[in-house]
Amino acid sequence: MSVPLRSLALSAPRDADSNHGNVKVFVRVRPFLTRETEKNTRCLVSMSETSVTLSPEEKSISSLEQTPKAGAPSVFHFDRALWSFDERDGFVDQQKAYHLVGEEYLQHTLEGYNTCILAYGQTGSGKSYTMMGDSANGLIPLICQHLFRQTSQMRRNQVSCTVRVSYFEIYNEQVRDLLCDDSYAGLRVRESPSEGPYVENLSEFTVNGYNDIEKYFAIGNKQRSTALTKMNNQSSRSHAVFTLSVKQVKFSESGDEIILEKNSKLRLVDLAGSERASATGTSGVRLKEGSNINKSLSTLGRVISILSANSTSQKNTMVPYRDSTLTWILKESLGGNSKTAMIACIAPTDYEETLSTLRYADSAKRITTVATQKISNVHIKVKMEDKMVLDDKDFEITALQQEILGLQQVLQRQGEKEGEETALLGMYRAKLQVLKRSAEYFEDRMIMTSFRNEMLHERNQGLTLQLDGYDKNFASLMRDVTSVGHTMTSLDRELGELKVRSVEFSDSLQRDLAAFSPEAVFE
Ligand SMILES: Nc1ncnc2c1ncn2[C@@H]1O[C@H](COP(=O)(O)OP(=O)(O)OP(=O)(O)O)[C@@H](O)[C@H]1O
Repeated sequence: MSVPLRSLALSAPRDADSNHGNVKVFVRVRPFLTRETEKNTRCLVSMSETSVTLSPEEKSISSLEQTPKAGAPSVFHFDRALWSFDERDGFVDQQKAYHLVGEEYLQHTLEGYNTCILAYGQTGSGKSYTMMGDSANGLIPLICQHLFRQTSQMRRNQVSCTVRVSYFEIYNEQVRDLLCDDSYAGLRVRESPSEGPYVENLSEFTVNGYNDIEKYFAIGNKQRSTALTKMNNQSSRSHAVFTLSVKQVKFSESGDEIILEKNSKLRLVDLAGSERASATGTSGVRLKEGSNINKSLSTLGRVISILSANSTSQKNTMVPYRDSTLTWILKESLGGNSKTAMIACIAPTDYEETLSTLRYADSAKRITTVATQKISNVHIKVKMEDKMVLDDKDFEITALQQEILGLQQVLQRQGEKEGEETALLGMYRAKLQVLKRSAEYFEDRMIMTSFRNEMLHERNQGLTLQLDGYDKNFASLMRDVTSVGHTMTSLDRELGELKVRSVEFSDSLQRDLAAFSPEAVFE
């Protein structure tokens, strides 16, 4: 099922049909946790490559015995089942999970498609383990590592790749920026006609390698709202969305023209776990969190089932995306311009929860989306910018960033003081947007110019090396010529000596002949 990574040269868009596809659904079952082993529980799940079978717990069979199919296992079919319960044949470890799920979506992102992978499941079923992992081995870190391996290959094809990251959570229906120290509670969600819903004023940072990303993981994961519940020692109490925005720019051979631009986003979503208050042992603040989590997940469930019904029966029922912040933000990923995968995580026990997750996933697999690549053929002449201009821009960016920070603080204070938008606030917001766009523009220009300079520098180095090679060849040719000259001189010398020796020899021969027959000499 793994999809080999294809060449990274920017390719032409594929035909429209290949962009029309179903949400791919994967199901992963985790191993027993200590508390489950201690209880001597039985594994209720079995899997083949594409099917999942769930058998009822023995104690629940008697309560189900009234129905004809009571006690019968339920069988579901998905794009791929990921067996991580124990290490028997077909065991899916973190690397294999990346290989089976992450690789394909990274490839689509690099082709210019918006993509999304979301992990769904009851609390403690392995969503965070699948997405983040326990030591940089989850899908998110592995996708980022592979992305940077590929960007360095792209440079050889004259492609400059800029990667930006953002990380936010939806906690109690509010959006919080996980990468902003004083993230002002409750960022607004807005909708643009071309891009769909987006989070306003969300910070986004350019990253130049995996090390940079690790720093942002550390900041974001520390800020994420987690708490201890009975089911999971570190339960995620929010939905977390990590986004990689990838911009690829292809330069002409000479490096003085941009000929193609591709923009895409890869969204990686770790949903909060569905839960029952009694099972998780929650009360007070945790209970409120739990009910908000369940509310947004049930809206997600409704959205999924309506989308699924619309896709299968050509219906056009209105989809209640705006009923929760989560579904509004995921609007494009679920029903729009995106190639989307869902990983339904299940525990090997807990029949009711697992059955409900499998039904959810079963419904998701019928949803279709239409993804389009965002590629523009452009012909932009790039001006060589000298070092001084670059330094100036660097300075400008720092100044803009400081101004943005200052304005954000003013906005936060204003918001706290008045609680509603004033004319001044509106003006600041507009200015902030303009400044952010300018900062991004300058940053883009900086990256492209320095990429082009590097490209020219590398080419220059190549030519210098070639020239050095020619010089060395020439020197060795000259040495050869000199040595041939020496050989010729010595051959000449030998020839002279031979001539002298042959004259001497012929003289002595004449003399010998004369001694033997004097008449012959005088003839
Ligand atoms: N495939 C797996 N292999 C080994 N351990 C796993 C696996 N999946 C999950 N676990 C372990 O199970 C526990 C719960 O997993 P995790 O925290 O990922 O659940 P979750 O679904 O994110 O829960 P929540 O919704 O409460 O945040 C963790 O201790 C994790 O290490």
